[in-house]
Amino acid sequence: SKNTAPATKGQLPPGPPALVFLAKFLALRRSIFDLGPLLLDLHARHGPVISIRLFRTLVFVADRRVAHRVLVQGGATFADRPPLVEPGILFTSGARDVSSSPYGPYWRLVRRNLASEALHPARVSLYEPARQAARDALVADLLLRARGGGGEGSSAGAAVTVRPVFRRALFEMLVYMSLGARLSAEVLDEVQAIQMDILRPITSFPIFSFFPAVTKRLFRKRWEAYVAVRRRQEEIFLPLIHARRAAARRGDDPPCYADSVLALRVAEEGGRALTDAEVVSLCSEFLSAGTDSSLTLLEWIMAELVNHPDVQAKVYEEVKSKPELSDRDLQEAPYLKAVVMEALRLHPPTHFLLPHGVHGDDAADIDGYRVPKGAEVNVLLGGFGRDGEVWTSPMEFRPERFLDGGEGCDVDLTGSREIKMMPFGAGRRMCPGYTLGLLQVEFFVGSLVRELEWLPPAEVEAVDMTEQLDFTTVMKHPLRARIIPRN
Ligand code: HEM
Repeated sequence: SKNTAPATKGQLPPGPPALVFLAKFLALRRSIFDLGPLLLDLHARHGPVISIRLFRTLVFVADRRVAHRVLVQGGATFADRPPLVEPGILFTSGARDVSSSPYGPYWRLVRRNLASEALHPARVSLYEPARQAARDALVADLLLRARGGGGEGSSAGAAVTVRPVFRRALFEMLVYMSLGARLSAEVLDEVQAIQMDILRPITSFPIFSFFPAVTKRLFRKRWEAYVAVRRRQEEIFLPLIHARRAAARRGDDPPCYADSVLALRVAEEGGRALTDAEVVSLCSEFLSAGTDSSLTLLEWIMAELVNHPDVQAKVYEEVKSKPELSDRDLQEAPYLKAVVMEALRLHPPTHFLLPHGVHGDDAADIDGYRVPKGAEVNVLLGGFGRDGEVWTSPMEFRPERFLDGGEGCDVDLTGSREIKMMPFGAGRRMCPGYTLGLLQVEFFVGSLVRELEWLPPAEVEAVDMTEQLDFTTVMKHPLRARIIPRN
């Protein structure tokens, strides 16, 4: 690795003094995600592992080999999460969802349930008809907008901003899979707004991590707004969940995530069922974790296909004879899968993992540096898939590298042997939703290309691929495309 100085045993990783860092940080727009360039600069100066002591010790890892040692070879050492700060505690009922709960029996229970009940391929395939219905609605909606929203007679060929349309389609699917409910357009919009309100504080300055008792009073309005959002979320979710509990399921409805959560019993706590608040937090997590990541990936892929008509044509060749694009059809679409892998390599939706924490009572170490208990370990994975040591011409979008004999054909997304790209994390905290994420994105990309032809807006030659760090790393200029029906 490029590490400059030998690790000083038993000391914190190198880094800037907190005050210098804080000054620079506050001079930015006060969003965690403005950190990106600042961090890359620090890594260039101090090496692949750095630390900053702020309200807690923040460690940053920006090297794929070190990440493999930490996440995979380290086993459970870094499988914990650091303690949450508000409003995270409020929105997760005190870290009772999968992603924030500490490494231990409760986490194992809810994670195993999510993976083996809700996300099991057999369960996911029960949703095939729902996916196809969502696809039909999405295509119809896009065509309506392409006609300027004016119905049959109006002018064709207007460029459509796709993000809100894609978001709506993915979100509706996930609500149905999570809560087992089909909501009216109005309630769906409200739930979407609530989920965004819950995600937003994660990307803004963590004010309540500094002296919460004081800051909650200082920023009383903001705090009360969070409490109101949570209350409204419970008001909407709980009746839906209780309806699942009470009613004998309708014969044609597949079991939903809420059903499996209601059936859980916490052995370590006297075999109790989950509380209403815990159930709401888990169902909410399902929506948040599944929507933005898949949405961001889908938008990047469609942008690449607009800029690469040859790639788009190959996808079309592969899917044109598969009108339904069933889950089985997708298994026989290697080029489509390669397109999705190539996008995950070049545009991983999140450039950071969720923060990891040190498991156990003692400090741990990374390459000889001390990482104290209570520290937060962040892994910057954005550059892994762009490493010129592994990938030739890494900035080029070339799905062929994932086909037989290509340099990416043996990539294992779980990273168990080696990490060449890491869009879903690796090790015990790796994303449990990755098979669903892949399936949904493959399905929507295949469908969108099969039904429609995608072109840049009339006034430009190519789509602008500039990135912007948000909760996920999104297109700075949301994709606008001309959309033309194939037949
Ligand atoms: C393209 C789509 C997706 C991407 C790129 C993605 C990526 C990630 C990443 C990078 C993590 C952090 C891993 C870590 O902290 O080490 C994560 C965690 C997680 N993801 Fe995903 N994800 C996607 C889709 C989904 C879906 C569809 C679901 C569920 C419906 C989901 C549920 C979760 C959960 C519950 C965690 C926390 C796991 C834990 O802490 O044990 N994700 N995901």
